[in-house]
Amino acid sequence: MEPIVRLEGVTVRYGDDPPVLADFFLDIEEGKFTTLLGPSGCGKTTILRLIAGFVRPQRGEIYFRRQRITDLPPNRRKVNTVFQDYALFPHLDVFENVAFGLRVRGEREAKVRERVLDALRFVNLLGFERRHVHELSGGQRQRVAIARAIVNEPEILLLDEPLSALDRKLRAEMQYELRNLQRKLGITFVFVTHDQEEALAMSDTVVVLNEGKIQQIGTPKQIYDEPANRFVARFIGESNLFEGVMLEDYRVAFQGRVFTCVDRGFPREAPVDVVLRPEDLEIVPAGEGLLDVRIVSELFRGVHYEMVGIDDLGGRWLIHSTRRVAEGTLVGIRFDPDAIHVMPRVREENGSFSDSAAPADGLAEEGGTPALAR
Ligand SMILES: Nc1ncnc2c1ncn2[C@@H]1O[C@H](COP(=O)(O)OP(=O)(O)OP(=O)(O)O)[C@@H](O)[C@H]1O
Repeated sequence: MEPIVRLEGVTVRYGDDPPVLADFFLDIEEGKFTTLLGPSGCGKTTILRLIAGFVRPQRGEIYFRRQRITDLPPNRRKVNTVFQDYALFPHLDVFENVAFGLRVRGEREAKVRERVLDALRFVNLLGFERRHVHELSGGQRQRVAIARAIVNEPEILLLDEPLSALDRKLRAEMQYELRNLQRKLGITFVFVTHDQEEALAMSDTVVVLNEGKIQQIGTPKQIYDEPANRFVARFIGESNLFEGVMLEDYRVAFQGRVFTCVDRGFPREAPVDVVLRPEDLEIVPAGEGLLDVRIVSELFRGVHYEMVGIDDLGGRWLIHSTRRVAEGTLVGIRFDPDAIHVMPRVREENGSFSDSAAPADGLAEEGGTPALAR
């Protein structure tokens, strides 16, 4: 399908710093909820600014439905942005905040009224027209900001961490509402977050970024189930990450054992990274699983117990189970071949198999034992 926006070979640098984006390509699909996900500073906001027209690339082109818009000023693009701090006008009431853009454009009063009320209906704020911004809750302000953006009928709505100021419960509610709103409106949303759960919950497509480079593009399920590399595996959800060797098709060695997997097509003896999700590990009596671990910690998480087991080589295994196992117990672990996800290990330019692409909050490897991403 034809993308609504295309960034083609774009380079952006601020001042004399190294480029934030270098020869960067990205297509945004029309009518979809696309999320840019990555750690702080990876360039997410810069991509939004490029689409909105607040930043001009030093090289490369931007297209809107095949039309070149690289030099088009922001007010001539069919794009609106909802900012993190909402940027509402404190001295105006809800109605006037939403009406602002229409008034600037000199729309007739009757039309302003109709469009504002439509937008407020969309975000469930009818009846709040005369409230002032300081009389609203965080979630209501958020909705005003969205109403103000959609009242201009943009073809693309850009949302820069719009939920980050909300508490956990409200945030979850707004995630649900935003998702529904996008479906109702059918316009293209480009959403920025560094919260992986949020990205997985809301998006049609997730673009995982690190240091200005796309690590993976896919549906939330693809990103979660089949991370393209170590960075994505660590950044998305909790996982067990081991270094291994692909012996031959369907046979991978890690933690001193050989396991049957469903992966093939790797060169013989290829160094790989292996991911196992904690919820795919089943606890069985010691000696009856694929390997034994000793449970060293357990934490009740509401729906499951989160336990850490240590294997005979010192490898740490994060396990989610509805069954509680006391600390100190030796248990077996079992998992299906398709729970093993094998990824090629990427060789860094300096020749080492580096871990530098790990997110800032990833755990460091401890004394050569396999890393445990949390
Ligand atoms: N106006 C600017 N002047 C100089 N450097 C900038 C400017 N805007 C962004 N940067 C730098 O560019 C890099 C990418 O910033 P950007 O805001 O795109 O990242 P981000 O992924 O959105 O991060 P965050 O999640 O922290 O907002 C950062 O190193 C940032 O410090």
